[in-house]
Amino acid sequence: MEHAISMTGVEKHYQDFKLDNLSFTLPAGTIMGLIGENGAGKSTTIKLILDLISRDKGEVQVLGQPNRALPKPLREHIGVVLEECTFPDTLTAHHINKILKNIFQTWNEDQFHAYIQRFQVPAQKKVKELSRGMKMKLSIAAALSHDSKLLILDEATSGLDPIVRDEMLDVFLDFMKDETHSILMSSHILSDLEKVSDYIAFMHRGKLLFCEEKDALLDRYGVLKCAKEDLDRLNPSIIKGVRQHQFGAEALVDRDALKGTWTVERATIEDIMIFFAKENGR
Ligand SMILES: Nc1ncnc2c1ncn2[C@@H]1O[C@H](COP(=O)(O)OP(=O)(O)OP(=O)(O)O)[C@@H](O)[C@H]1O
Repeated sequence: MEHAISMTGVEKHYQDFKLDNLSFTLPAGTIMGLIGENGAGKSTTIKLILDLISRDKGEVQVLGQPNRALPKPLREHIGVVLEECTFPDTLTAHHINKILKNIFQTWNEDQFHAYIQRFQVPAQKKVKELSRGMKMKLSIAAALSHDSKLLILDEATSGLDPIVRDEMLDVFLDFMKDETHSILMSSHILSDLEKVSDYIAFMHRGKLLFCEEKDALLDRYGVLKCAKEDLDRLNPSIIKGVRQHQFGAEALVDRDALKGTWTVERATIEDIMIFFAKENGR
């Protein structure tokens, strides 16, 4: 299996939103960070991949099979964590273990308990008695305990404090030591995605603006700080976005195409996202 996920020409229409001709692939063995502003279409994309909502057009393959016809054994290899904890309020981690043991052939009870302990989730407390972060950790523990080969995480770390988030990133990187494993994760915490992702897919107003290797993006783009009038001396085709302020301007530029002696600073994924969003009509 070459691709963990492949979307081709996918469309989804809501009354005032259109996910437009979405095509990308997540190569097996890699992590893709899905970024974009509120309402850009990230969760819609994830729901379409999981076939939780119907698409209007296009094809979706997951783990090498059409997503609508995934056999149950293959479904078991997909671990999902959505923004909201989906476990019923009255269950404890012990109950959840018993239930999931009957649902997943691949359920690994010892692994689940080990994660619960490692993540310090109180196993006797009911879901409704857990903090938001604890609920997320419970969901992540479950997603990692049924021999998942593909993890799909929608804002799964947003409720976690920086220390726990860092620990979770390590858990995800551990998961990736098996080179058949893959992760698609959406997050607004772009520094996290910058740390772990191999690819960045940027959605903007229902369109995919780019889906590229993270290192290539970081190599290609830089932030040029200059006077406003300096911008006129640059070839417009190398400027990917501009921010003007009281004392001058900042431009996201294509480093290789920039001629002359300009000082260009490293761009973060957050810089790249903000400049691209402004340029494409924020
Ligand atoms: N069931 C629905 N019915 C109508 N519109 C919907 C529905 N679900 C989502 N939308 C719309 O689709 C658009 C994209 O929403 P989506 O949840 O995919 O965005 P997102 O990128 O995940 O945003 P956020 O970062 O805020 O979570 C929004 O305009 C939203 O209002």
